[in-house]
Amino acid sequence: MNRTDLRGRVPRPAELRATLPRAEVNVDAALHQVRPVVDAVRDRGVEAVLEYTEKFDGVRPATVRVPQAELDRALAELDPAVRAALDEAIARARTVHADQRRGDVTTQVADGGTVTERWVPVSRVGLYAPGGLAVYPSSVVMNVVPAQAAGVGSLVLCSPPQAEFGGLPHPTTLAAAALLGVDEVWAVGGAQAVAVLAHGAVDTDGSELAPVDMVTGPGNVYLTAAKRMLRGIIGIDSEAGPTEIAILADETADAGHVAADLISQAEHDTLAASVLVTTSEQLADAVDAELERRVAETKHTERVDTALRGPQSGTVLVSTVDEGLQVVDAYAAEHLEIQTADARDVAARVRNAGAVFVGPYAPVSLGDYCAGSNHVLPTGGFARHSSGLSVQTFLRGIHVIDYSEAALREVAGKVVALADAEDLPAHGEAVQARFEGDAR
Ligand SMILES: NC(=O)c1ccc[n+]([C@@H]2O[C@H](COP(=O)([O-])OP(=O)(O)OC[C@H]3O[C@@H](n4cnc5c(N)ncnc54)[C@H](O)[C@@H]3O)[C@@H](O)[C@H]2O)c1
Ligand SMILES: N[C@H](CO)Cc1c[nH]c[nH+]1
Ligand SMILES: [Zn+2]
Repeated sequence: MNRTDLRGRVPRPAELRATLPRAEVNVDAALHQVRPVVDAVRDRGVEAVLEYTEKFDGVRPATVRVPQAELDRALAELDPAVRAALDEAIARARTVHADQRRGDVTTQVADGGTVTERWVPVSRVGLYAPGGLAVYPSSVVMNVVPAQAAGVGSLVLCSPPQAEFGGLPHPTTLAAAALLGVDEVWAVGGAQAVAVLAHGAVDTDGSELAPVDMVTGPGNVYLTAAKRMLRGIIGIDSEAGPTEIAILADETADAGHVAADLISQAEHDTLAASVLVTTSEQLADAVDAELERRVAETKHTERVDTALRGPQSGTVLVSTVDEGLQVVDAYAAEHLEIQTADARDVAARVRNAGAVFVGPYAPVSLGDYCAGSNHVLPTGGFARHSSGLSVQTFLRGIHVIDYSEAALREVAGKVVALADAEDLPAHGEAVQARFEGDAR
């Protein structure tokens, strides 16, 4: 991998961000490419969806909505070992996400005056499970579990149709939806999926594809561009693009484990990013040697090799673990592994990451499937300001203001003073109107 030596001269965060490896995921360029797709789906509905599906996915499904019989069939034919693994992943994710649900909070502000924050689920949500270079039944779990735990009443899952499965999404994706109790699945991917979720359409059999209020889920640059473009018509979660792993390691780390973990995420995409930040040049050399051997032996050698050689991947040498923390905080990785002595203490000091994996027995692959945590996480540095999917993503906090006459009277003068200070006197008059008979 490329090497950057920052030993003894770690620059300030803004400069550091420019120095670190990062993918050129050009969402702006993709915006131009997906605009005609989004506009055509808005104007011509399913006819346009199917045209673009044929163009990009090489297949034309009979209907966009997957028939219930296909969901039942996929579940009945699911390999028992995969079913057991999905059951475990679902159970652990449900346990973790159930604990995230917030209760309503009422605050007594004055005698007779309360403000309540009431948490209300989004009514109808579109969830996306990718299906281009790889298929992602695990992303079905990671989208559906928090949405259900939040109490979202109506869910639709979209995933690209696969030519080898006759225009249906991958059977394991369908089986995962069935296991989770999702019965509305649409065979559509990429920008056309986001567009039809946002605008709705009429399916080829005359049934309604009802629009949603929000779209969540990871995907490639076209999906991300469409989400960015349609934001406002729909709500979206944080951008979750090409996968990233950063590993902060010292001389105590095992080079074989570090290399295996870097490869595991490079396997997703040629644009995936694998970054090692280390205090040990010896470890960096050993990891490079391990990569050489392991990349040749892994199944997706070409994809992994391209990702690891890309400008978005590399090794950064630092003098101390503290400097390493500055580097990984500036980078704000989707996944950050801490493989140092005192890994727990170091992990507790991380400020910016989508998820932190502590010590030698918490590889990112565990979080991808079975830790119970969510794997739809912010990429591209979005972890500096955004979180991954959680129950909170699907809830809106509504403030409920309840004041008695006496409580309003007590604060009326303050409202009037602030309204006058902003030269918005009608605001003050709206309060005074309630007390017009009062002596001043
Ligand atoms: N951050 C996360 O939480 C997370 C989780 C899982 C996967 N991922 C990432 O999601 C991505 C999945 O990407 P993918 O491509 O495998 O699947 P995808 O489902 O996102 O994209 C496939 C779709 O892209 C569309 N498409 C393909 N070429 C196009 C073109 N030239 N113009 C317009 N649209 C086009 C097609 O319609 C197709 O249905 C990977 O980068 C992976 O790393 C991220
Ligand atoms: N690492 C991906 C992004 O967090 C999620 C995933 C799904 N399947 C395997 N990995
Ligand atoms: Zn992964």
